[in-house]
Amino acid sequence: MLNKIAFLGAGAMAEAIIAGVVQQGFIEPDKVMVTNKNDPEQLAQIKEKYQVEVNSEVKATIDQADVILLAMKPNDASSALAELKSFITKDVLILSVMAGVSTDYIAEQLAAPVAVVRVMPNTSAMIGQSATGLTKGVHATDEHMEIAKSLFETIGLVREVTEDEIHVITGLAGGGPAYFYYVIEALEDVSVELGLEKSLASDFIKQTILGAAQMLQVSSDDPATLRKKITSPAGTTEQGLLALDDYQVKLAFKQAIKQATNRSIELGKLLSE
Ligand SMILES: NC(=O)C1=CN([C@@H]2O[C@H](COP(=O)(O)OP(=O)(O)OC[C@H]3O[C@@H](n4cnc5c(N)ncnc54)[C@H](O)[C@@H]3O)[C@@H](O)[C@H]2O)C=CC1
Ligand SMILES: O=C(O)[C@@H]1CCC=N1
Repeated sequence: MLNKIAFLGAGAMAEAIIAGVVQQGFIEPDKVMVTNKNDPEQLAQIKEKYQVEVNSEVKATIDQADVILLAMKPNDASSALAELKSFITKDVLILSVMAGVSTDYIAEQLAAPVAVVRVMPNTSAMIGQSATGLTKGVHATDEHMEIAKSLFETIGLVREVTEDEIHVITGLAGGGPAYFYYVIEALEDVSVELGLEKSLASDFIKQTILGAAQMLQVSSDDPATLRKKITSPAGTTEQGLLALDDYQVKLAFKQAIKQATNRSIELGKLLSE
């Protein structure tokens, strides 16, 4: 049982994890303490929404914590770790959700053989539906991994991956919800253009994507087979798919994931320079 989880960072990702772990009952809210950088209003909002503890000081935030979760942007990593270094006094498990930032970099900055598990969740953690990759740093034990797994399993699917693979997980799933939201924005726009009320269109789009996702979960058919079952020869879907092919949408999505993955690798390299 965890004594306390300290969140350094109170932005979108931290909030999604806090909401998930508190609402799913993984930990009592009074065992969660959150800090950020110079944003008392953000802390007050988090406290009001989830009844967690907040503090403006890193030292007080991590006091007695057995898990510290780093949820600042990668370009704040260096200064955040420099500050944290002076306050870590006992064995603690560091979880980092920072894109691109390696477990070795974190341990090096803390100048200690500290247990680090790199994590790549996504904002669907908010409703217990994240898809989270975990990578074990050199000083982390199997027990540390179990703690990390049990935390993130309460907010979705978890898989252990290598530090190379987590860059791809970052491109694919960390930012993944954004790609689906982007597609949905386009579907909403065109539905309105074609004469539907936005709320009607939105209901149909959400149910269609939910139904497709659930079909993928329960059906033994692969995505291509499921697609073919919808596509009648000389029918309507065929026309839609022809347009997607004309616009090279598959290629565009492949390129999107490649670029996002490469950016994760690049963010890590920038820190090591
Ligand atoms: N937003 C997303 O969907 C996902 C984000 N991530 C990762 O999560 C991290 C945070 O991303 P967001 O929540 O989107 O960013 P954000 O900008 O919403 O939040 C960043 C937070 O870090 C705080 N912060 C900055 N420096 C700090 C310091 N030295 N000590 C304590 N707190 C500090 C800020 O005050 C803010 O509360 C990033 O590293 C990102 O790569 C990972 C997966 C998904
Ligand atoms: O865009 C980003 O850099 C972060 C990491 C994955 C999702 N958001």
